[in-house]
Amino acid sequence: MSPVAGAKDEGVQKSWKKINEERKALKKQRKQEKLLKQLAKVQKEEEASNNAKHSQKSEQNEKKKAANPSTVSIAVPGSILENAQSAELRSYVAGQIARAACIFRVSEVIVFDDIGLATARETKRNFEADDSDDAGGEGTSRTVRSSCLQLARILQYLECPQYLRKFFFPLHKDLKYSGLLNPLDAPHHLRQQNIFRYREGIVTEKLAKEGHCYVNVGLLNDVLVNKALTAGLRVTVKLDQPQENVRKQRGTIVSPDEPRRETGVYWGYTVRIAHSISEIFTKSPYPGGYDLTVGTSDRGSSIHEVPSKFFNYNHLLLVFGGLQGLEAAVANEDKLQVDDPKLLFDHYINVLPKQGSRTIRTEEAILIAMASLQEKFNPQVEDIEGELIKESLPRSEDTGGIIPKPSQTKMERKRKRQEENEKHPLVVKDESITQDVVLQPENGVEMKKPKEKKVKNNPFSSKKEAAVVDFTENGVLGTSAADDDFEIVPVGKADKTSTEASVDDLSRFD
Ligand SMILES: C[S@@+](CC[C@H](N)C(=O)[O-])C[C@H]1O[C@@H](n2cnc3c(N)ncnc32)[C@H](O)[C@@H]1O
Repeated sequence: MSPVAGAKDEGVQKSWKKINEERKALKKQRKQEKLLKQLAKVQKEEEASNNAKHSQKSEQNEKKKAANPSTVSIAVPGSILENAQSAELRSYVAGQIARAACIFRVSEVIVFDDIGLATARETKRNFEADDSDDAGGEGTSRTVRSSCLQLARILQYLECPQYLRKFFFPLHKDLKYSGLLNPLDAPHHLRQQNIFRYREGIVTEKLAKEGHCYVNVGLLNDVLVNKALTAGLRVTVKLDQPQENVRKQRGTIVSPDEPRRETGVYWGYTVRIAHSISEIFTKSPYPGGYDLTVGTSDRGSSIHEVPSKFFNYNHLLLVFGGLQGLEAAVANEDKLQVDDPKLLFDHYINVLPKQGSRTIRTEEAILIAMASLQEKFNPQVEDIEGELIKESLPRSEDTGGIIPKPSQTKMERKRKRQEENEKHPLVVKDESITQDVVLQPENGVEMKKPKEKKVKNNPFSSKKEAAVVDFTENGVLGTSAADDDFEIVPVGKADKTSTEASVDDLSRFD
């Protein structure tokens, strides 16, 4: 039937041309639909492969995150304390080692005996009973050098957050001056008002529901954690709600490695004692031991010959010697077959080839070595960069005097000051005021004694010079009257004028 005839039948006339056009349009539409379908398929496939790549990447990231960052250990002989002139200086040297370890994010400090039992007997040096579990070993009959023990003890004391010290460090003669030492100001030494998701704590004796215990993490309230642990244990806790000052805080016990691994924040060092130089290597806490060892000496090869990023490591060990250097430590160790320390280490380095002093002390060498070796280090697993952490963790408040808490208002600060003055009224010497100013509150208002007409001293006049305690005599620095400007004395001494005090009473310079 012709289209014309068909059209006639239906009463509608359709030309072949029209029919062809319609067919073409239909074909085009189908083609377009097909293309759209194909496009959608390709897009879907691309999306799927992107997703797969993304999840692979995040899996890799997870894996990367899961690996602990590479570690640096330093070994220091305890005998360096024996060369200090007084008990205070002994403590100070130990404090310097602790600060160096903290500044350079050291993971482990090994205190080793570089003199040895035999040599010590000859020289009648001090040994003490070692209470640690892994103490002793063959032939050492559970004794440890007292200087090693003291160094280790002070290192541990300074590493421990302040709020936990009273639990872990009972009064001990070794720690007599440790309260005076410069604090480490380490990130894990958190104050009560600091907000951070990890905290160090001690398991308390407080009764908790089954399978749980309470941990004191230095907050107002103890934290309920998911494990029943023995009271007195030091633990690392991850808080469920670190942002809030919650009364019923909950948390999870985690590995002490986790805070650093997950946030990149330095979380302190561990301390162990090695009874000899060989125990530094044989008693490593890392399963495969140290994979890179570096000895330090002025007899070593120059650090300048070491290319940057040359030291590839996962667990790096840096060993420092005592007064006689590492040669003496090796000579004092019977178990070693070698007598040249160079042969003990992968590298033997002189960290300051053009030293000005004949000797660099061990505590100085640690700082020099750690600073100059930084650019030579190439850790296999770097610490992650925690941008936000910088904001959430406190900056130093231990140095540079008293910083008012941000939460304290001006009025609160004033009230606190008044309370302090009530307790300890102070006399502030002021050169410009002839009479002492007594800061004592009266009806809640700070009162000043009426000033007498001030007689301003001419700083260049000969009268003033009389008050100067010979400034340069014998080339030794004395003290000038100018020092009095900063003097704060108890009120009992207020009857003395500043000039009298500086001339007659030199006791305050003791
Ligand atoms: C008083 S020094 C020992 C004496 C000796 N001159 C020496 O370096 O072997 C104490 C320690 O400081 C470190 N030390 C001193 N000077 C150093 C230097 N120039 N390079 C690397 N380490 C040094 C070494 O670990 C050394 O054992």
